[in-house]
Amino acid sequence: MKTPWSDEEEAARESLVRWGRSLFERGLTPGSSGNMSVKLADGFLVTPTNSCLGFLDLDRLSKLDPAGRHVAGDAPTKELPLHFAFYEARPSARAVVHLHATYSTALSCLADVDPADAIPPITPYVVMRVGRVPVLPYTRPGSPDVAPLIRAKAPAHPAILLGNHGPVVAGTSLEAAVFAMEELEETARLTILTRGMAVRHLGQQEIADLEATFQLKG
Ligand SMILES: O=C(CO)COP(=O)(O)O
Ligand SMILES: [Zn+2]
Repeated sequence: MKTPWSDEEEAARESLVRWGRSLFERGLTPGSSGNMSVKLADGFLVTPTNSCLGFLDLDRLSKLDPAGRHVAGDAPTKELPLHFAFYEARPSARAVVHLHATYSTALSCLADVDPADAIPPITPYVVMRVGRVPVLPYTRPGSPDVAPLIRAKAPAHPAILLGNHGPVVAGTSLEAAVFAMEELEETARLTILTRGMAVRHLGQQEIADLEATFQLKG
């Protein structure tokens, strides 16, 4: 039977439900925390506010027009300013994912983390998928005050930590954003596990070689 949506929208709805369940079931964002969005040819699909990412209903996802006005489905996430700031700053972005993943959120709360570079280059994949990750000053969840902070950092950084809150990542597809988010969380976990140990970081030469071989796309 024909759905009321374009093929693109149908695929994006299925993808949001599938990735939401996967992220929730792996404990990457608890309760009703986190939100995701996908940019379509005729607007945006976003997760409804207060929804659990593990139990998204394909028919009830929030649909917004290209100007960000709510046109169908349940009321959208309160983090629209966060998502739209990423889309404005990164024209290549087709998806934005925000989670309360434990280890990256832990890093976002540490007073002695470098706000320009929270994730040390300890493995090649973090360099390839997320690059340097800045930490923003704390803003209230849902506050529009986050937008200028994101717009300032997002052109050069597809992954950002919201201070005392959690990670947000943009990608050229929902899958790419999720993969980058998973790499960020894994590396945050390794960073915290190895805190206080004598860790060998990748050197400038090794990082330059990765950057030259694998273009960071966002
Ligand atoms: O993580 C969240 C806020 O930062 C969840 O908010 P929403 O339920 O409105 O998406
Ligand atoms: Zn949040």
